[in-house]
Amino acid sequence: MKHTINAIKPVNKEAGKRAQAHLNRLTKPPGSLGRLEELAVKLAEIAGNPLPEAAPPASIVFAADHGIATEGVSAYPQKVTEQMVYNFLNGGAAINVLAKQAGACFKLVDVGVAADLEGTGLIDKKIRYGTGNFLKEKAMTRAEAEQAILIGIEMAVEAISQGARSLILGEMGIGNTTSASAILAVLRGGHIEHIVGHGTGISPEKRLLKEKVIRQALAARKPDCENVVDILSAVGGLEIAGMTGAVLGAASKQTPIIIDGFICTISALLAVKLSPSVKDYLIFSHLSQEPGHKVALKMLGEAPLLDLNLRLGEGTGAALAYPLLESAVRILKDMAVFTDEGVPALQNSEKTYN
Ligand SMILES: Cc1cc2ncn([C@H]3O[C@H](COP(=O)(O)O)[C@@H](O)[C@H]3O)c2cc1C
Ligand SMILES: O=C(O)c1cccnc1
Repeated sequence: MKHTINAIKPVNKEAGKRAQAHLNRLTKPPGSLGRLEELAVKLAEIAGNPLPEAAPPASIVFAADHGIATEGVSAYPQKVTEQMVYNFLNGGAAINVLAKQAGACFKLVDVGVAADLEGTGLIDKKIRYGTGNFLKEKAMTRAEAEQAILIGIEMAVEAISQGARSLILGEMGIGNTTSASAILAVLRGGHIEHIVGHGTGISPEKRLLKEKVIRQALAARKPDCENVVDILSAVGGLEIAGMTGAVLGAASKQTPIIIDGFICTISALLAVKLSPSVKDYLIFSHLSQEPGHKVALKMLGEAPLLDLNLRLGEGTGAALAYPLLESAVRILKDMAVFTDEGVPALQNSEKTYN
């Protein structure tokens, strides 16, 4: 992990400036493509190249179970994680549809599902059969948390070595909004009322129970808010740690990482805590309906690209935002430029300008 963190460099601001200068010469009023231009500059900074690439993307879903689910904090039973894994492997989940549309290769990594799984395409990296119920015991050992981070690094680096130029990150794990909310509560401190949401669609009464469970668990576990591995081992999730690792791995390879909703943003927050330079490699795709997401994004000082009232996870919001990265790249590469005389000229001699 230390080796990967040491390999994360600040992004290349000079390449971003060159991309911005190019954008200003394109046949449009400067700045008129708004956030798409910001995205183009960001991708140039990440790649260290004013003409960056975003294609092809890889979609990686980390799956794991949560002992805390037995406290009745989700609208669904733990078994659904396993059922969804088979759905992912069969190509029937929302992320399969959206990743396919984005032209992404899809990877499903079992870091801790509480069942023996088998199937074509399954990447078996199981560390344990779900976390411990963190109301009663630590979710996992520190060694297990570190191992999950290392697996995440390995998965991201492998996808990039196989040709991925951007990552679409996602997760599956019944109960993981409780774990993510607990992590956020530790990192942020203060009251937790505004960060605990309805997850898969629990009732107002269950949401109050979820809040109570988190409050009691934090009082019992007392994680060190400055220590990422300590937080993960106290109240974390194996898939949350896996995504933290994937963020670190991609940043170490100067590759943009598209962050999904609430859970994924919490993994990103942990990665930024481990290495602040990571933040400039992250692209926040959408605003989740989970209330903690707004809070986490504010802590990072980030505004997501889309707001579609999603509350699913799996990387669906990230896959939906991916085409914007490709648009930003194509604007940089394919638009015509004004000449010194102000007349549109051909940027590429094979093209005609109409
Ligand atoms: C069928 C189904 C598919 C999902 N895909 C993602 N999630 C999402 O919901 C879960 C988190 O919500 P909670 O903390 O309330 O359990 C995670 O698995 C997350 O990925 C799903 C949930 C369900 C039920
Ligand atoms: O935004 C998310 O990541 C999310 C929200 C609800 C349920 N699962 C995931």
